[in-house]
Parts: sequence; C-alpha cells; structure tokens
Amino acid sequence: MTESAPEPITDDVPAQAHHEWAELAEQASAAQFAYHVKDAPTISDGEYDALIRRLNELEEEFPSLRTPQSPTQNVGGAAFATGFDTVDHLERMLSLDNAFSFDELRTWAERVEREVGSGAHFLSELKIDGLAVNLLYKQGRLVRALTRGDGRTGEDVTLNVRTISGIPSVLEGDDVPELVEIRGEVFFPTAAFADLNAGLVEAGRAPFANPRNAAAGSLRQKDPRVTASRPLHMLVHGIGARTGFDIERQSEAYAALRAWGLPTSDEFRVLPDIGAVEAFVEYHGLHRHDRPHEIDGVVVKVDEIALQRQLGATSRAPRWAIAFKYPPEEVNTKLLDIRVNVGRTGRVTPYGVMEPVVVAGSTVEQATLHNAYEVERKGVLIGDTVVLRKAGDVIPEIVGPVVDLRDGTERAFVMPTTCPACGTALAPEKEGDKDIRCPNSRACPSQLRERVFALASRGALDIEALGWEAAIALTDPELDRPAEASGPVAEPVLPGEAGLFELTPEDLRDVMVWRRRKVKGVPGPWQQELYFWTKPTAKTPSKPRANTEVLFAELEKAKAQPLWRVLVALSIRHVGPTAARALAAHFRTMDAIRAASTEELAQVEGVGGVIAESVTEWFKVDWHVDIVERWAAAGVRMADEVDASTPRTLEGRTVVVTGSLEGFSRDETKEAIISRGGKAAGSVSKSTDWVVVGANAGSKAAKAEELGLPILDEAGFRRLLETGSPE
Ligand SMILES: NC(=O)c1ccc[n+]([C@@H]2O[C@H](COP(=O)([O-])OP(=O)(O)OC[C@H]3O[C@@H](n4cnc5c(N)ncnc54)[C@H](O)[C@@H]3O)[C@@H](O)[C@H]2O)c1
Ligand SMILES: [Zn+2]
Repeated sequence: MTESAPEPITDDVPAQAHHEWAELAEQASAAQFAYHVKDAPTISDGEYDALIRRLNELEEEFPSLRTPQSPTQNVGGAAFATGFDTVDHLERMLSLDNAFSFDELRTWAERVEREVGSGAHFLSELKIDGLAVNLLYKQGRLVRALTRGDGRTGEDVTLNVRTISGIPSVLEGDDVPELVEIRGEVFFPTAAFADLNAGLVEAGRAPFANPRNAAAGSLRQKDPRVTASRPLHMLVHGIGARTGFDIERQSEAYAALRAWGLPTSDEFRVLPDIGAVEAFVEYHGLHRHDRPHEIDGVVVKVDEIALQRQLGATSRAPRWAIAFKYPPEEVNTKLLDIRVNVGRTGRVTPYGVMEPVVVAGSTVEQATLHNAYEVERKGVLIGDTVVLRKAGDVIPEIVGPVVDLRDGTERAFVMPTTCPACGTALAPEKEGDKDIRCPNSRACPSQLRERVFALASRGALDIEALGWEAAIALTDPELDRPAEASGPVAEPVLPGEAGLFELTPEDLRDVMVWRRRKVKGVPGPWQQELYFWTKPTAKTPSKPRANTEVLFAELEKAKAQPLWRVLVALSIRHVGPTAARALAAHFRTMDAIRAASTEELAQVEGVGGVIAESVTEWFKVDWHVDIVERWAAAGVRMADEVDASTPRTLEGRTVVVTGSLEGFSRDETKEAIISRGGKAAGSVSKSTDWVVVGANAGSKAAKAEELGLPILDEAGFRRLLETGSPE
C-alpha cells in the first residue's frame, strides 16, 4: 500500500544511525501516504514534523543518507493510484522549508542576505492550512486544475475545482495573459467542519481529522457532485509558468490576480526587515482563530522576483521563501474511557479520559463531550486513538477518532441509566430534551458538591476557603474512593447546603478525603487523610488547620453579603448575578421575593417570564425553603438595608459605566445606580441617558461620543448619584 522507505547503500554510516534512519524514514513515508494520498493522517502534524527533523539531523551528520528518495527530499504527495488522471505541471510545485522559532527564521534571513545582499523585502502572508492547487488559465479561461501531487505531476481535479464558488472560469479585464499557472490553497471553513463530520458519522463513514484533511478529501472526490456539496473556498498565493505577464514583485502579482477576479487574501504585508516579520508573526499568532480558515503559520517570501531567481530552489522547496510554523494545537492520544459527570442542575455530561498529553503548553487528560448525542456525532469509541485539540484559551476538545488505527478492541460508549453518584434512574427533564438528568437534586452528592462549590464562588457568596477540594470534603468525601478499598463508607458532614452556616469546627474534626500522594513524582497508593484538621502526633493533638480557620472567618463574612449574592448562591435556575441584582434592587428582601407572584416578578426590568417562572417554582419546594430559613436562622442577611437617606435620584434612567473608577468597584457602581432606582446597562445605545467614562475605557466611550450622549467623569457621576443631575 505505501511506498516502502528507500534503503540507502552506505558503509560510512554506523549501523545504529542507519537503523534509526531507516525506521524513521519508513514511518515518515507511511505518514506522507496517509496524509497526502488518503487524506486520513494516522499521526499528528507535530509528530510528523518531529520525524522529519530527526531525519534531517541524521542526514546532516551522515550526508550519504540524504538520497533523492528520502522523505526529507520529496514534496510529500504522490499522483498515482488515486483514480484521477495525472498531468504534469508546467512549472514544478514545491513545498516550503519550515522555521519553528525566530532563531531559525533569522538564520534563513541571514542566508538570503549572504546570497543577494541586504536589498530584499519580505512579503509576509498567512499560511492557510489547506490543500495546494494549481489552476491553469489559457487566454483567460480555466482549462485545468491539478493537485500538487509529487510536485511534478498532479491529479486532474478540474471538474471538481469548477464546483468551488469564487474561482472564476474566465478571468476579467483586458490585460489577461496568454497563459498563466495560478497556485493557491483550497480550504474547508472551520465553522462548517463539525457539521460535516457529524454527517459523515451518521452515514456510517469515517470523519476527517481536521479541516485541512476535510478540504483535501472533499476536493479529491470521484464524483464532482460530492465536491459541489461541500463549502470549499480558495485563496490564491502564487504563480507558476506564465507567458504574456511579467512582474518585478510577487506582491505586484497579487494586485493583478485580484483585478482578474481571483480570490486573494488581504492579510499580507511587504516588510523591510525580519524584526517587522516577527511582529507580523506574533500578531497573527494572537489572531490565529479569527479567520474563516485555519492557519498553521506565516509564509515569508522574498518579494523581488529577480532575487527569487537568484536564490533558486532545492528539489523540494524554494530558497526564497520559508514557512514559520505556529506550535501545533492538535495531538493524538488514546481515549482510555468515557465517564460521566453530574452537574449542579443534575445534567449528566460525558467526558473523555485520555492518556495525558501536552498540547498548547499544558497537560490534558480530560475533555468534555457535552452529551451522549455529541459522543455519537463525533463517532469516537473507547480505546480509539483520537485527535485532541486545544486552541488558545479554549477548553480542550476531542475532534474525532483516527479510524485507520482501530484494531477491533474499541467499544462504544453507553450512557448510564442510573446516576453514578446516587444510583437514581436518569431521565430527560422534558420529552425531547437532548440532556438527561439525575432527578435527585436534593441529596445527589454530585449535584450538592457542585452547588456548594458554586455558592462559594466569586460571583455568589465569595467564600474564599471553600474551593473544589473543600466542597468534596464537606459533601462527597467518598468521591475518589478507589474500587479496591474496603472499610466503612463515610457519610458527608454536610448532606445539604441548608446546614452550611450551622457547621462548627468541631463538626469537621474527622472529615477525611481520598488522596494519592506522589512519591518522587510517582503516585503512591490511595489513602484517606484528614482534610480540615491536622494529623495528631504523639506530642501535638489534632487541631483545625489554618485554612479551616479561614473558612469559618469567611463563612462569618458571607453572612453579611448583599441579598443578590444570597440569591445567586441558591442555585435557582436562570438566576445569575444580573437577574439577582434586579430582583434584590426591586424587592429588597427575600420575603418580598418569595411573596411575589410570577407576574410581579416578571415585570421587574431585566427579569422576564422564564426567570420569574423559575423563581416561583423554586420556592414551591420544601427543602428549598428550608435552605432559606436555616440560613436566615444562622444569621445570613436576607434583606438589603433600606437606607431611607438614599434618594431615588435615578428613577427610570439608564447609566452605562465603562472603564474603572477610583472610588467604586464594578459591583459598587452597579449597586449605587440600582439603589437609586436607575438601570445599570452593559452596552451603550440611544436609550442610554449618561455614560460614565473611567480609566482605560474601551469602545463604549467611543460609541457614546458617536451617538452624542452626555459623558461624565467620576466627579460628574458622584453629582449624578446625589442630585440626579451631573451639573
Ligand atoms: N500528520 C501527518 O501524518 C503528516 C504527514 C505529512 C505532512 N503533514 C503536514 O504537512 C506538512 C508538510 O506539507 P507540505 O509539504 O504541504 O508543506 P507545508 O504545508 O509545510 O507548506 C507548503 C505548502 O504551504 C501552502 N501554503 C499555504 N499558504 C501559503 C501561502 N500564503 N504562500 C505559499 N504557500 C502557502 C502551499 O500550498 C504549500 O504547498 C508537515 O509539516 C505537516 O504539518 C502531516
Ligand atoms: Zn444523582
């Protein structure tokens, strides 16, 4: 199936180096075949690039290994055995050399300078992660389209290319050359990728590993109608053979291509030196995901055609260009298991447990799969090698399986029918819901743990020492109990959040959690350890840990939090900080909110029907009311002080505050406005009455100016609060 790796006949290479080279060359050749011919890679780009690097190192040390057949020397594709007619390019299509660091980029630029002097300009553009295609126009008519193939010979995909929107079959203008080869990238829009894969999986076919392979696979279809059904696009970035068209600069060619109606990119710059190129690389690294297509780097080209000629090319790549590659965001790893988590509202979400891998700078071993439908849509099986993606700050995502690596031992994930935390039968809340839930909201340890964690978070009661681990210790101490453990199962000290403010340090004396200490980096056996108190020794008896004292101080502080924070802490569905603030400002006491009808609740600005309904329903449940009553009895403030001296100066008026003020935190600004009857809006519109602009204000200030709204500084804001007028 694959072209077997060449075996050089050499006697000056040590056997071991030769052996390593042969093995890696074979892997690289197989990877090239899977990637370029089958459009179904079995290893990640990062792994492939590492193979090529190592081969290059060996070949540098032992040059006789560098034969023309080495995978380091070819363009990578092949134009055989794919069922398409093969045709020669008029001018060869090359690959690009890579730079993985600014050092390597500079080394390239220094070589350019050595060869042609310091006059070169650097045309810098985005490296589109797609499939290279060569369009041949004769007398302005598209007569042929070829894939890159092995660089000399490509596959004839003319019929398929004709289905791609945006590629003109006739060039515009009266300066169209007699003949010209146009090179560019066919890509699959990132946004459409997940849907394509879902459709393939549903039809029982293998999904693509990434949008690049989706582009290649979609273009290289036997039936052009299939290609036509895929949302392919093209951007052109080069020219090959030409007659009747002469240019001095590559960038000049782009202007001509655009004028002829070809799809060119706006994202290129002609830069005077490598420092400016580095800034370009950094900028686009930050904006890597802002384009409709994926980019895997930046291509830097010497802009002057005469200098390009002088620099020439190797058998594989031009010397006048280089691709700076961004760090890979995708790796392959093994999907060991799919488990489920039960969230705050009882929603059951499957997540993948993987062999830990480093991607985009952090180690990843879990990734959410959202719901059972999503697992099906992605077509992943437990035991699969999967493509794992982590882009920027986005949470890691399992893209899909590497189907070609399956060995038959993989098994499908089956959604559990009972809650793994409490054993209750799972069910959708309403008919037709995609999600299933654990209905045991009161006592399910998993839901309770998540609610306690949420009520302590910054947007709610802000109880600093009550984090994830403490929430587990209080509500779900057996969470990490290993299967092999024997011995009694501990009951949680906090079986419901109603008791939170009744806890004493004494209650926590014996609370243990399961832990696995690492010894010299190796995890040891699971053990139960005291969580809130110290371990007693012969000399010192057990006592509350420092963090436990912080916890009780924080709980005390939390009792005085404003009403809206208490509301958020109750985990009433749809009641986040915004709705809670509105309710608290309007009703001022928990009792008033509880007594209000759904209609009264819905009339509050910023509340509405869904939230009102949810609040009414919540108070109908006994154990919910119990939380409020026990918290109140323990001293939690259930009313905002009605300060009669606060005049309702802003009744019915809307104020937007942007940037930071010296005398107010964000929350304080909002409260100051709301407590005076005003509305603290998040965005500027025509109905805004005033815009308060603080330090480092962004686009809202500009928008306010544009709309001609009155703009206040902090002093004006204070006058406004006091008197209802900024003057
Ligand atoms: N995962 C695998 O198994 C596997 C196997 C083979 C190759 N690969 C991947 O493919 C790469 C090698 O493929 P390649 O030979 O196509 O090289 P390349 O993708 O690194 O660079 C060359 C190509 O970049 C394209 N390109 C995109 N934007 C461009 C622009 N603005 N100007 C000029 N060219 C532009 C061109 O089509 C050109 O052919 C590897 O580095 C690896 O990432 C992966
Ligand atoms: Zn449960």
